Amino acid sequence: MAVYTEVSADDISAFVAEYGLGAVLTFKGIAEGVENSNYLLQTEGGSFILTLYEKRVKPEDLPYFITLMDHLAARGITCPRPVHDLEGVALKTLCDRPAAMVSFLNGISLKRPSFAHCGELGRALAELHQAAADFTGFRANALSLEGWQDLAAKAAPGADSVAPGLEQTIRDEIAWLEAAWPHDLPSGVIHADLFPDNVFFLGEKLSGIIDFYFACNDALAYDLAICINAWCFEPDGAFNATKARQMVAGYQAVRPMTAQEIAAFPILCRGAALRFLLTRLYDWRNQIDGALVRPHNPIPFLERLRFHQQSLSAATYGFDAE
Ligand SMILES: Nc1ncnc2c1ncn2[C@@H]1O[C@H](COP(=O)(O)OP(=O)(O)OP(=O)(O)O)[C@@H](O)[C@H]1O
Ligand SMILES: N[C@@H](CCO)C(=O)O
Repeated sequence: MAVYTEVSADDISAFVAEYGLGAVLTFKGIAEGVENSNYLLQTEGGSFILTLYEKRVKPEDLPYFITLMDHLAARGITCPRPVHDLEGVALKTLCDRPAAMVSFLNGISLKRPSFAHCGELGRALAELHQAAADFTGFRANALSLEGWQDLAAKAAPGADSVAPGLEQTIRDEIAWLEAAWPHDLPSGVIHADLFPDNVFFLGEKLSGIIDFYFACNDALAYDLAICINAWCFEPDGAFNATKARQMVAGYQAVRPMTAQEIAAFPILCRGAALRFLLTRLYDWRNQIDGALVRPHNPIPFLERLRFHQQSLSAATYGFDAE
């Protein structure tokens, strides 16, 4: 259960009073989530999520995340809308942690998204990219090529204990990506962690996108490559080409991609697979005794990487052949 900071009833009542939302009706910790402490809060003024930001989110990045959610919500994206207190402040402090309240979004996240959900996701991702086009904040992607080198230096030595040959695979892949990585693709704000657990649906309709705490500025097509990795492989590791085709079509119906983006797409998929392989490998090999949450298994992303290494054509992912 990921509630790292316990908040007392007195603390929460005093905190909520600063927003003028009436009395607190119910207040309970949310088990899901790894990074922060999250509470579901019902007040006379409505339902909200209260987040206390724990160690893995850098305080200096929080204004970027909060103002981005403000910006996107104002443009009709169904993301959490930060609640501002009576003095207009959204990023506050509670129990010595940075804290914010955001709107509660209805819907459920899916363990087994369908073709239709993948199409919806593609469309919503493109809408998010377009809605953020005039956002003026900037945050570099700490988990792009340079970050992977640093992470690999920490996570890869001895990684053969997780899978034979993994250390060499990582070293070779980074060398390959350094040579191949595209640097001049259309860029802007990307979500950068849009896995199924961060997306809510009501039936087939997408009702919410959450967890903007990896958002940053990078190539837009890279965000779609992350989603292909996160949504279009089945539990047995098989790539689902139909899901990818639907997602790509959904995306392109809103924001048609350039020829350069399409040509680079297989490389971006390799990079995205490596990114999650490395972060998962690091967490897997640095488990903390007594931690509340089990780290994700890195192996599925090694398998995805191997798949992408074999398929150097954009047609694999559902782009029409030139
Ligand atoms: N705005 C929201 N509306 C409804 N539920 C939410 C909202 N924000 C978060 N939740 C719920 O809280 C859970 C944890 O949220 P979130 O994924 O942001 O946590 P986290 O600690 O940042 O974890 P991680 O980054 O590992 O996913 C979600 O799975 C969801 O159930
Ligand atoms: N989505 C990430 C976890 C961090 O948000 C993963 O599946 O590895």
